[in-house]
Amino acid sequence: MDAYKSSVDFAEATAFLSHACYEQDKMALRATLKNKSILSGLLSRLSSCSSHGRVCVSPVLVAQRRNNSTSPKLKVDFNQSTGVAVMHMQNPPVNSLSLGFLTEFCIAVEKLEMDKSCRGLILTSSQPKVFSAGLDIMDMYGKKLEQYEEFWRAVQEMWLKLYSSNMVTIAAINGSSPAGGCLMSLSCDYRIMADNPRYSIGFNETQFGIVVPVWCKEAMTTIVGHRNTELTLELGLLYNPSDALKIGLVDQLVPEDQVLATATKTMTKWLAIPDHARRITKSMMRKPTIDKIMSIREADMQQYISFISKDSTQKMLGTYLEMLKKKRG
Ligand SMILES: CCC/C=C/C(=O)SCCNC(=O)CCNC(=O)[C@H](O)C(C)(C)COP(=O)([O-])OP(=O)([O-])OC[C@H]1O[C@@H](n2cnc3c(N)ncnc32)[C@H](O)[C@@H]1OP(=O)([O-])[O-]
Repeated sequence: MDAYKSSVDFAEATAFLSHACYEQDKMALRATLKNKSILSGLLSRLSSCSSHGRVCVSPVLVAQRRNNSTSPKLKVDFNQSTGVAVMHMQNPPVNSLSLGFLTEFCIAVEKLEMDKSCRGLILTSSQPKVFSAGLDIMDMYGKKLEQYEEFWRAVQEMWLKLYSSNMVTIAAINGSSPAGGCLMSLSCDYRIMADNPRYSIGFNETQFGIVVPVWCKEAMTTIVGHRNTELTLELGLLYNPSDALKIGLVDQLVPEDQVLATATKTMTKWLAIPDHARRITKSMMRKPTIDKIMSIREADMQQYISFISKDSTQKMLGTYLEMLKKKRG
């Protein structure tokens, strides 16, 4: 009975979040595009094209920060016969989680969530060597307060959407996945990483002077325990795949060319479990964390804005950005 009630509550919370997110996504889209003449009819461009039983969901086209391109930042292949969607992140060069990307991501997950025939989601990257470089630092640097707010709301939404999803979610981590990239992976039910020692995963934020939000700490603690979380977050640690496996940050390592195939095989196993039982159990495990986060959501927002807009934080971010650019040149 308790488990059932918890599932119902979870579903309600998810529906609430979905609705709230959708409304905010639309607002965010409008804000992002307010100076563009392409807003009209944009939401209806969540179009689907179908061939051979596969449906390719083409998410909203959003103006890009870097090159102002309107290319979609996600490609979603939904196989109706298996009920599994594969979401390829394609936000070059490093799949950074920009406002545009996050908006598109939330809408795409929302759309899959609402489709009852979609039971599983595999998240992976189309970019070579990188799963995701984490939050787009350009969206945290030199912006106005309202832009920080809009960005952070999108970050919160991304996490809530993924963490509270009713679908089975598997991260097929085919490249480095620092910071926000690691958070995305941790929000999934299962993590499979390419066994390539050049790749890293973890939370390096303190290394360049920023702090992860409390909900990130909470989610990580439930997966790798208090001590590993403490060490990782305080020292800003990034792990190679085998060390990540040792502390439980990922569940499985496979050769690089088998990441997606293994994710697909693993998904079949998860989908063999009756949906209702799995969902109730997922709810039992995750709802307390979600409830906690929902109750402090606005405080978390204020904390972020006040922290990120500090001169000292901005200075450190500026230095870090310079360092990233120099590394390339
Ligand atoms: C919610 C929890 C809190 C989370 C906080 C965060 O996520 S904070 C985020 C913490 N994340 C990190 O600290 C990760 C930092 N990034 C990396 O460590 C590496 O980029 C890499 C290992 C992901 C890929 O290595 P690689 O050798 O394949 O690529 P490369 O290094 O040559 O970069 C190519 C271009 O991308 C640029 N760029 C890169 N990342 C970001 C970004 N996040 N944003 C914006 N831009 C970024 C880079 O400047 C360069 O630009 P350029 O010169 O072309 O104009």
